[in-house]
Amino acid sequence: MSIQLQNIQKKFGDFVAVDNVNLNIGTGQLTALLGPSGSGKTSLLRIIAGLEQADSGQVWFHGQDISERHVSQRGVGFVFQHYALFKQMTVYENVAFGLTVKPKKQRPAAAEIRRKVMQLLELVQLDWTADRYPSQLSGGQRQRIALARALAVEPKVLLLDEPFGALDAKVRAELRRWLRRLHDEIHVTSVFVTHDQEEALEVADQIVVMNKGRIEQQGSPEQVYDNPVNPFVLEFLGNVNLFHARIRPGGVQLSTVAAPETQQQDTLAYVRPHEIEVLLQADPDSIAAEVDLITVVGPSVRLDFVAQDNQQLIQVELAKDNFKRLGLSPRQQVWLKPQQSRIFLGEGI
Ligand SMILES: Nc1ncnc2c1ncn2[C@@H]1O[C@H](COP(=O)(O)OP(=O)(O)OP(=O)(O)O)[C@@H](O)[C@H]1O
Repeated sequence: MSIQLQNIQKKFGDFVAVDNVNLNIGTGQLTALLGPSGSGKTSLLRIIAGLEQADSGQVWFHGQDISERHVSQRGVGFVFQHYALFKQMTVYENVAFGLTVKPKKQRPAAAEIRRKVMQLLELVQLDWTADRYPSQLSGGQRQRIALARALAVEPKVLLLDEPFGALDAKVRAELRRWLRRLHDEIHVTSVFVTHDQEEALEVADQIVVMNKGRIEQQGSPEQVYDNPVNPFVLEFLGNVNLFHARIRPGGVQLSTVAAPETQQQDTLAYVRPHEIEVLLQADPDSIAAEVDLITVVGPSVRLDFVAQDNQQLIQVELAKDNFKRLGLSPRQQVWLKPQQSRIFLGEGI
């Protein structure tokens, strides 16, 4: 089931929450709506679901305009951040719920319901919890059951709003990988809302970066990360250092201080922490800096440097091997050499 959004506009009072959004989501894709708080992700998801009505524009499912169709007629399944399971029902009963409340004519036979629920519980690897109550499960397990419950009615579209938002970092990371594997098995067209760029980069086939109700960029994780179309996308997808860049014949010279010449020659250059080489000796195009803080994060090392000329903070990320080879210690003098940078023309300073 593909999804097309055409010129979707949604206001709350005078506030424009979704601003003329056009979006195509291919059949079987796992799409992340990524953006800061208040950027309109949830509003857009709710419009796709039919929980919210757009002021103007259309929602198409597989070439059919379903804008006027009620949520119950759209064939969507939901998982929310706090999608409370029914406390008084067992896990089995929770997952079976959507099937047991179907009108008699459409309701599968009891044996078929049982087969299906157990199959779903196996899919989310929690078949052993069938007779438990939600209070006897961990938060991560509850979200997996919520997903099994959403899938039980065979939705054509699965919508997830920060499904792992309330869980701790480790469980979150596990569930992300698990969701990716699950999606590879069932291929249901899915849209999930997140403000966590790592989550979007790791899980999604397609990322839609939103800002102030608009789409800034849409593309594969590689496309949006490697070729951001503007500074907003670049900065939202991970840490970045800003330098003054002077474009001159044969290349770009980066510096922490503005060029003394005319303003037009100076522009901003963006460099990610892993794109900076640390040198122990001066080099013509390097920036003198001092080690300020060293933080070892598993296999990589995050370093804060302070530029010698204007005390600007520069963040660098090194593989641990490289860090050890350099033998860096606090207050040591080094030279930083950006290996690549991005310049968005018109971003003059
Ligand atoms: N029912 C409503 N009434 C008034 N304003 C609303 C309503 N729903 C959303 N908004 C406003 O619309 C904007 C977009 O909200 P939305 O929930 O879509 O953003 P979001 O990107 O999902 O944010 P978050 O990550 O914080 O959930 C926000 O400024 C919000 O305050």
